[in-house]
Amino acid sequence: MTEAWLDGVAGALAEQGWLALDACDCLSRPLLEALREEIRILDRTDAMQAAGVGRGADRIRDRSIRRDRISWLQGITPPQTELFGFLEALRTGLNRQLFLGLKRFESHYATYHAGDFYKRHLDSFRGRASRVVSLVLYFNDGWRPEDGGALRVFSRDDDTRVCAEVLPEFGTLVLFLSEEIPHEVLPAARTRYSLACWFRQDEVPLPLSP
Ligand SMILES: O=C(O)CCC(=O)C(=O)O
Ligand SMILES: [Fe+2]
Repeated sequence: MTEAWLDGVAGALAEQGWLALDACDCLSRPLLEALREEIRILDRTDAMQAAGVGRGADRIRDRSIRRDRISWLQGITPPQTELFGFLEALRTGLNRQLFLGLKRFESHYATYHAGDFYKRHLDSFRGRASRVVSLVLYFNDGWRPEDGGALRVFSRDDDTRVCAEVLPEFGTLVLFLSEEIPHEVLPAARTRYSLACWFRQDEVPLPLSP
């Protein structure tokens, strides 16, 4: 990860609150392929659990809001160790560039099967200083617009204005400010694999709900 690359990422986050980029600029293709292999294997086992909505005791599995299945990364397997090295460098780099005081990160794989979606939401409530920067990485070859499942990004100033629809194509990486950018996952028409990560300002034990 070069300082010039970090500069670009930090600049876009500060100016527009989000950006999409090619992960091959910062992660190797063999690493991306190894992570994809992990999620494919997890998806064939009971490891992927229905995701919840809300925090703590209010947490519920509301299938009208989100339908994906998730599995938290522990950072222990070789590909996860390498990925965590990158995420840690990104955490300290963003702190250097933007003075965000990010203390740690949490990360999970997510699978959306055909028909699954995640309605418009923020990843963190403003002022909670929990999740500050969100990252999503996609693992799907040959994704076409008619496959659905795009990440719809809304304006930070007007949550009815759509800024972009990002296709979850293999190697696409999205970063955005968790407290500011509303977003949703449109219904997928085929299996959609991704990895999400949140950089947090608090130091409570992880993984946690938002
Ligand atoms: O997979 C995506 O594109 C975004 C997922 C998301 O918004 C979330 O897990 O909070
Ligand atoms: Fe989200």
